[in-house]
Amino acid sequence: MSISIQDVCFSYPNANRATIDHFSLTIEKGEVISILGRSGSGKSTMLRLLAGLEAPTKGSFTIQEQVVFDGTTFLQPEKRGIGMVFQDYALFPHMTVRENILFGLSQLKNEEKKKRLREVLELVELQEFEKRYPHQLSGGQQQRVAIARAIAPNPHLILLDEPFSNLDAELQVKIRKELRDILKKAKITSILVTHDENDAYAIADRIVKLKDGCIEVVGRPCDLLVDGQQSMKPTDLLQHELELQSV
Ligand SMILES: Nc1ncnc2c1ncn2[C@@H]1O[C@H](COP(=O)(O)OP(=O)(O)OP(=O)(O)O)[C@@H](O)[C@H]1O
Repeated sequence: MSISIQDVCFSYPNANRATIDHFSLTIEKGEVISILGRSGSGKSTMLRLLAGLEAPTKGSFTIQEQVVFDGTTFLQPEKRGIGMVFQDYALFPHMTVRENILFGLSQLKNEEKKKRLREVLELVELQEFEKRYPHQLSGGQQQRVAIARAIAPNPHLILLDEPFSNLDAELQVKIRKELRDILKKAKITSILVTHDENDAYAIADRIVKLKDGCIEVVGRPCDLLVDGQQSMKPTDLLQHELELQSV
């Protein structure tokens, strides 16, 4: 087991009910999890708790046996080995693609930095674009830079907050598959939050449905579909199943 989140609870000050209510989940190494829920269900709050931007009122979180938080420990965000991809990608506008990716690699020696830069640029297929600035890239390319930057330091986990919200509908469909391919090729454990069922079903190995801060159901896309809870086209599902089998 790679990641264990146990019985996490959290309330914002002045909230009249728990924002996150007894959230428990174990995640295998390399698994892609999608937290799916309506606006206000607590998705971003859960990511903030995992990233260390909020402190839980209860519960524990361990990554490969290392305690990230529990009743006595609270690791600071920069010590957690967690990468983040934000809704707006948060690229540094005055830095090129190359500089954006190198930003998180300051601990490495120069030769290692260059090697890792080449690897992640190849992974996201942006080798030709390393000298461009973010404003010279399409939305989808910017998203791939944000992913490359998050993956470059080899984090234990990456968190993606509504990574498609800035893309138009056509691009969104194309990028869903690309993103899944990138995450699977990098063998990186990922949690992606979204309010869009199609995103969740197309990308995730397992979906966690969140409602009012509580987990409603957890399951593989194919199992949840058997319950008739989603409207994905059978062709999409077949494609997804084939991809799952090939990794
Ligand atoms: N800083 C805050 N202080 C108080 N309440 C907050 C704060 N941030 C969020 N909330 C409340 O916590 C609940 C969960 O919010 P959260 O942003 O986690 O939901 P979400 O599922 O990510 O929503 P969305 O999809 O709209 O981003 C909501 O009721 C929200 O109003």
